[in-house]
Amino acid sequence: MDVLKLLSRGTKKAPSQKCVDAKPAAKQPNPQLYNDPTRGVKRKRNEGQPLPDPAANDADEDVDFFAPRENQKQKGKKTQAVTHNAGEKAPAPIPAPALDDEEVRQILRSHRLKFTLVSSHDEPKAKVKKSKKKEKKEAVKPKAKDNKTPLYPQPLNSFSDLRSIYNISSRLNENLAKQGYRIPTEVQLGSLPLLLDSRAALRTSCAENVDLKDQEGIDFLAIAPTGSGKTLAFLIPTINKILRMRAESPEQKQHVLEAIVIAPTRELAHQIANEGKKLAQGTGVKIVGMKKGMRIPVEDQEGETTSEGESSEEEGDSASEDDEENDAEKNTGPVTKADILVTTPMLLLNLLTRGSKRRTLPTVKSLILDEADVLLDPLFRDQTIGIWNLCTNEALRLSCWSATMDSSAESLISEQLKPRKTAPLVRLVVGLKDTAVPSVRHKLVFTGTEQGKLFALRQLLHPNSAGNSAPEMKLPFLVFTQTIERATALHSELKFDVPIQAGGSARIATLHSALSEPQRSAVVSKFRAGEIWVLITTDLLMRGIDFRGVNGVINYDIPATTAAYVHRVGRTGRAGHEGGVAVTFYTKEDVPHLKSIANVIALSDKQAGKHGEGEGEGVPKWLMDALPKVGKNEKQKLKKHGGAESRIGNKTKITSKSAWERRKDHNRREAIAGSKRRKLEGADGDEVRPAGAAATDESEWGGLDD
Ligand SMILES: Nc1ncnc2c1ncn2[C@@H]1O[C@H](COP(=O)(O)OP(=O)(O)OP(=O)(O)O)[C@@H](O)[C@H]1O
Repeated sequence: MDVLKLLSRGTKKAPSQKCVDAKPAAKQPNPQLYNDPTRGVKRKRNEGQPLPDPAANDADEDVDFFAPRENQKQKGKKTQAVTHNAGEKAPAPIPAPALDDEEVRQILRSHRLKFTLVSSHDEPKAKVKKSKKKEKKEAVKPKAKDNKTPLYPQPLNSFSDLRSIYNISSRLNENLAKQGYRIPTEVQLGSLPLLLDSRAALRTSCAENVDLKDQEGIDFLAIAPTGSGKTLAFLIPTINKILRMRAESPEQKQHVLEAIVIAPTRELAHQIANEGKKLAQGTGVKIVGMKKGMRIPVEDQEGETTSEGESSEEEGDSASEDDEENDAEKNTGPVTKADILVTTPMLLLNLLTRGSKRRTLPTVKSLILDEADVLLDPLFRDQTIGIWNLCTNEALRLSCWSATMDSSAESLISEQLKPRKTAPLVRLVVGLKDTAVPSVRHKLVFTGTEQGKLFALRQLLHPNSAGNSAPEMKLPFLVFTQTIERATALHSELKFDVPIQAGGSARIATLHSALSEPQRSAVVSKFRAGEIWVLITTDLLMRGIDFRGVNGVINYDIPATTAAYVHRVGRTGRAGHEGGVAVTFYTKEDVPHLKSIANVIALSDKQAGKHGEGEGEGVPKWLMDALPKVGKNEKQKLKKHGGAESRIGNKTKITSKSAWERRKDHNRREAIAGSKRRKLEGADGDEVRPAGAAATDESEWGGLDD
């Protein structure tokens, strides 16, 4: 290993590594994934007209990535910005000049945005007698697929239009600018107008299908690639809605819980709360990340508000988790008042259903499910639906966000989580559903055996060692394993690989759910700060986590589902950053499961217009042809066991010892055990070796992965 080279890798990358989680600088790469102005242009009609200039997308230019013709028209008519602060009465939004239907269609197509009206305001239709066969057929078919009315809402041209057209709070607008956000990503471009002012956004498009008479907005489902800025897309309208309500009733001084954001892991909830706090700075909107033992104002089922009127102090940071929990148990301790609460489902549901009483959240008007497909997966489904049931406000609006969405989750949203006061449900898909990781360079690496994986990983860690044929991979990177045991074992194997001069074992860490909360947040902070270079983890970190400077993701074990592949590798190449590499190791045992992952890679590359340009990138045709189709059984096995079945249970060991060394160790252990046994037999005279003892040892031995 070349210590100096490794050191220089560490120091050369220092600026970016030091700020793994730095704010977006003023000069950003274009965060749009699919800005192809020539896409969707009707060439026949536009013959003779100049095509929009792709160079106009440069982040330094004034945003004019749409066709110049529209831009000029729109710019000329743009209304003057009117400033108002959080407390002031908001002036009525000034109607903005709308793009005509054809222009809107062209822009949406060029950005690969597809809107569908999944369910409208229709009242339940009168029951018509149906044949049993027909009823059965309808029950099997997911309803979401039935309704396919396309919608063409006005897109967002630039972040400055949020203020000038959609009249967002000036403070919120300033905070966005301060953080360097200028060009909206595709999901923001499509969803922000709809969520900020659905009437204005839909004023030219099939408006007769969407009943907005109650003016309470829409329910929304967005499926957009990883790292495409979904967090901002739901935080901006949520914060703005609260500011708008405040401006309309200035007498309301207290924080009232208006919105809940649910995320599947503590790390993600914490990250969303932090993003929200940055956006809400100085607006008076309070965003709180839920903690164990926290008390929030709730209403018990008889209708009595249990915590209102008590002091609105925030809980002290110094209080220990146990104390907080005891306080909550006794229903004492300060109540945390917030406008927006960010939580994991279990934490909130526990609070609402603890003891014999059920408590409701009558003030909540927005429920946001981030990573909605996993929140509606059997693992979290009951908890998520439980919370939805306890949000009793008539005007509750639901929005669901993820990079992947299966049909069962979609049906649940459109059928089970129906709003109480019917609102239209609009779905937005950005790019190709479920397969989009277009900004990442994908590589499949055959390692032959389990031990080969360790060897291959070491080659990535030490790129300058002699005979290294591993693909180029820059630090810092994330390594995903299938189980906690494997993450721990891999960490033990690798922790002394970084020389002491370069920071030693502190540079490699592991993160999984068996660690305590303080341990978990310490690891996350160090990785964000660039102190940890290699983070070995499990699927705990695969969703939503935004480590800005992560250069690569290694799937040490192949992911259990294609959705897991999409989310894991989506930890790199975020917000339009080029250069993220995703390396997936596979052994001969993984081959039967590989085809669906190879398909995702091929589709992602196709979307990005790549054709396996880099060496070892993409999926070569010969491999695609050779891989067997993944059968239902294989899929289930993969989901259950995470790839090769030999990694289950005791057989999860990761070791760099050669087979010969392991056999030697085993023989030594056997000899010691035998000698002990003989001694015992000699002492007692009648000690008999239990039947099957040797067999047990044998099976343990057989469990070591080769
Ligand atoms: N308009 C923008 N311009 C530049 N950067 C942006 C923009 N919007 C969001 N970002 C940045 O992009 C990164 C990814 O955003 P975010 O975490 O919201 O992605 P996501 O779509 O939720 O991803 P995932 O599906 O993995 O959860 C963040 O660092 C965020 O600051």
